[in-house]
Amino acid sequence: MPFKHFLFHHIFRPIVSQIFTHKLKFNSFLHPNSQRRLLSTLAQIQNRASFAISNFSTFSGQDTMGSGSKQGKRAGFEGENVVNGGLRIKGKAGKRKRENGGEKDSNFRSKRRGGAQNSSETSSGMRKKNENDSKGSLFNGRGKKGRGSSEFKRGGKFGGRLEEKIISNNADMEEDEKDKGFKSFKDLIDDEEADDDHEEMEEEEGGDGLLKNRSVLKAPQSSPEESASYLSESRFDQCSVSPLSLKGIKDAGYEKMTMVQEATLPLILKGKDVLAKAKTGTGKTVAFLLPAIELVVKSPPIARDQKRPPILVLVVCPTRELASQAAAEANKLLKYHPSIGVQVVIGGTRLGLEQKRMQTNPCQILVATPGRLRDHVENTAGFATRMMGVKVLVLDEADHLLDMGFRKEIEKIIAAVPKERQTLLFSATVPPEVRQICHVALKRDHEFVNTVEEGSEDTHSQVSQTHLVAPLDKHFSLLYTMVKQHIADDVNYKVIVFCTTAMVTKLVAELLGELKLKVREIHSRKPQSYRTRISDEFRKSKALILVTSDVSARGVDYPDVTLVIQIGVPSDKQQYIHRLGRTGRKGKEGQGILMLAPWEEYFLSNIKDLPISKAPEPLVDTETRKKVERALSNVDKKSKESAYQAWLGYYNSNKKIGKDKYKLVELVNEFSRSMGLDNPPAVSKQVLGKMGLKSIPGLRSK
Ligand SMILES: Nc1ncnc2c1ncn2[C@@H]1O[C@H](COP(=O)(O)OP(=O)(O)OP(=O)(O)O)[C@@H](O)[C@H]1O
Repeated sequence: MPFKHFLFHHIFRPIVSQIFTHKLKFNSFLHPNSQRRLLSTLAQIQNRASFAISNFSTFSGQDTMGSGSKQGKRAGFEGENVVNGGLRIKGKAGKRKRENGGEKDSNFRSKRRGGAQNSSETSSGMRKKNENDSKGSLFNGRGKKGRGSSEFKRGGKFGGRLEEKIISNNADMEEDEKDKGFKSFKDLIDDEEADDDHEEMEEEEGGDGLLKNRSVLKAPQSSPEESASYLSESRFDQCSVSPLSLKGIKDAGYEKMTMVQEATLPLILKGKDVLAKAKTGTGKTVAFLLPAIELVVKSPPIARDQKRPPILVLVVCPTRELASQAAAEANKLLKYHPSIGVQVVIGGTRLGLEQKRMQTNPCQILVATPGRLRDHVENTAGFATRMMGVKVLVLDEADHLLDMGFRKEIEKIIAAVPKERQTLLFSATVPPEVRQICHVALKRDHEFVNTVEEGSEDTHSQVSQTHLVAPLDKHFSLLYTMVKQHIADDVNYKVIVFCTTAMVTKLVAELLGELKLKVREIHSRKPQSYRTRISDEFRKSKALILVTSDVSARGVDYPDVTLVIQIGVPSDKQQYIHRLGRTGRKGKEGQGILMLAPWEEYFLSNIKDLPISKAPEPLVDTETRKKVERALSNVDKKSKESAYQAWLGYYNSNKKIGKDKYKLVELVNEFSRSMGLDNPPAVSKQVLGKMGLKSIPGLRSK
């Protein structure tokens, strides 16, 4: 083995991977900015290390780089195609300093544009023109040369397509799937402790190779007056989709494509790998399902005597609700394709039942949550063989699936499907650290489609966002007052209240129930059958409140939600955006309120680029306060004890709040008093030990 191979395999790579794996431990000594820089640098080093290694033919492990990995010199991003609503640049993109979502992108753009087209007026004018051009070229093959910087290529299956060189425009999740290895401990405290607040990383100026030499494609854009609309002007029947799929689409009530569907469909039909970012509730599910179905339509039918028919399309979703929903959407589109089957495999149901179902009813499309999928790969006879037939792999909520929580599962899944496949990554949020590791799943020449318009935030402008900072002991009565006020204002109210953990969710639901509000709860401690039932009920209902943990944060499509309240600090900015995205779907209006305690106020700086303003504190009269106190006294003591422990676990794992354990204990005891408990509940020694809180005064152990 040449010396440089030895150096990479046995010295450099193990060291980097060890550092990366244990980053959280030594990170805690550093200032947050340094932490971010360190993580970013490590990610870059690791990308380079693995890429450099993959360039050597001796690397035979999990080469997830795809077929192009041997050609490039940098990790995964050179030559990436970006589709979005920006302006063009040729050559190297060079340096940028990451601050946050939209801000940094516009900074970056104006830097690179060199003043040629800096004003938003210019860009919207440009967008309007491009919209017309793109429509022509996309569907009629009438692409024109754009003004100044636009550069169009024509051709492609889809009747000619606009291509433009432009600049990038650039949980507590369902823990029943996440971190399986830590399940036993997590069970002790709460299934849904968010283990990380994934803070935004900062991209260092230059050197990362991320933004250099991008070939960038222009997405069709809406005109300014249309910008609030999620729909494009293009109809499904204008594109090369099979007549039977079109019938299904029509029956589902879809006529025009949404912006993200219009932008991604031609690329996916052409066989490109795509990373797509589009705001919440704008039809991403159909955007990946429809072309995936078309691929199945074009594949040879399953022979009746085929023992292990291949799975052709694999969709991976982070939560059970989302997987079930995606499968339901697939079934709608498959209405006139009786020979194409879709099945869903999710945690919380009996593995044996799923195995049987798959045997008797083999499907070409499988929708799964990561943990259960791995179970099948490892324990279901013939399943691994079937996975080797996968032609399209979809990672829905890709940023979350690729972050540290699910990363291992996803790597295993990727290793179980063929390297020669098409991969699609969709999400409403694509933070830079996730883009840095996209090469884990995508080919190097993938297209980045960004339908979030230049200068616009990742949230919807038609959703009003406010924050309220108030002492913990006021939170319950404030929540009640706000909800009551909202109900009085809107008879068709549909409210979602997000809480930090499953057990806090349970407590809040019980409290609102005691206060005679119409309330339902969903969290990971509820059986799956219950979760499905409540989810279906809430989808169809009006005049109902859903109190939930982050199992409902991403992707779940409840129509007409009028208000989203988030109590307590969300695990990160992305989670805030996804939770808020349960309202304002399909261009509708909505309202979001984030309620924090004073010591959680720091989080507002993470979302400072979003249009969130300070809410006036609602007046809580004495009668209301007393009513809430009485209701609290009726809430089961056990629920309070569980909420106390879960709350402690959640904030203990928060990098900022959990750093000072003495302060943390003061805060959890404040929470205890806010629930009306005279004495803080005792927590088992084992749990306290695992949380590293054994000797902290103020905690009672049992
Ligand atoms: N072309 C279309 N026309 C009208 N409605 C559509 C169209 N495509 C999808 N929808 C509907 O839009 C709603 C939102 O779609 P979907 O849940 O896929 O959004 P999303 O972008 O994935 O949201 P999230 O980011 O929250 O996951 C769904 O009710 C879906 O049925």
